[in-house]
Amino acid sequence: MKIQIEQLKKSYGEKTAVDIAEYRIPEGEMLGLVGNNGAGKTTLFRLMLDLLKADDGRILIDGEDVSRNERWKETTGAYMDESFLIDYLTPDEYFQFIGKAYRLDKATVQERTDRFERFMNGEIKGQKTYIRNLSAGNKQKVGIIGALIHNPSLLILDEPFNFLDPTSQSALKYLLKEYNQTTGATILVSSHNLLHTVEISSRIALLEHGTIIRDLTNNSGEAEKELESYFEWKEDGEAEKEN
Ligand SMILES: Nc1ncnc2c1ncn2[C@@H]1O[C@H](COP(=O)(O)OP(=O)(O)OP(=O)(O)O)[C@@H](O)[C@H]1O
Repeated sequence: MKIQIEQLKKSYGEKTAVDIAEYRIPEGEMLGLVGNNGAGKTTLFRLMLDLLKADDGRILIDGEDVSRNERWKETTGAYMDESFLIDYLTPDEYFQFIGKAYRLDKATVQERTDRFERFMNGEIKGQKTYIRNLSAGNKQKVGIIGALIHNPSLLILDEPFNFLDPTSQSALKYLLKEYNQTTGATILVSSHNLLHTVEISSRIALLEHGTIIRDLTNNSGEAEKELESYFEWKEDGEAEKEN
């Protein structure tokens, strides 16, 4: 699905959180959204998902204003934070709950979640643990898998690498690249992890004070240098550790 941002503005009191005159994301793009704390990444995603009301302007998904119709919800998957989860369910119950919302039968949900076996590492499916008792990393995985159950053609993930161990971070990178390549889905990922962002994204948008100040093509890692200089990202990964 393609996304158009037009004259979008969102402030909290005097503080401008998002101010983007125009930005287009074509279908099939794998976009990494980077920026320092408070740059506006989460606010932008929340506006895209109609979780927040813009002060001005609009966001169109496949030509339709997200705040004015519901159609995009059928084909969009997202995981922002724990508020997307249902604490008193087990992961299997949660997956089935989401499956039902998209009219998928039990077997289909089983089959689709089986695809993520490596990512789940034997700690999620078939466990009788309630989501509230899972580790932060496993909660994150449940949310990401939940966002993918209905095979969305637009996937939005806020800081998906947070809380994940290095093996799971690698598994997630592989999973996202493969999903993008095999389905042609548009994927938007915000992250403080520049290494991962450079590795998976075909394009990287750099946000500062709510504005996209750089829009970088990154088909073969060419955005790395520019991001390095912006974040003073050191070759030995010093900046990486700070994040
Ligand atoms: N509910 C709120 N009330 C007041 N100010 C807010 C609120 N949510 C966000 N802000 C402000 O809006 C700006 C953008 O915040 P946002 O969370 O979108 O940034 P971010 O890039 O996601 O940051 P981080 O990398 O720290 O997650 C910040 O200055 C933040 O303090």
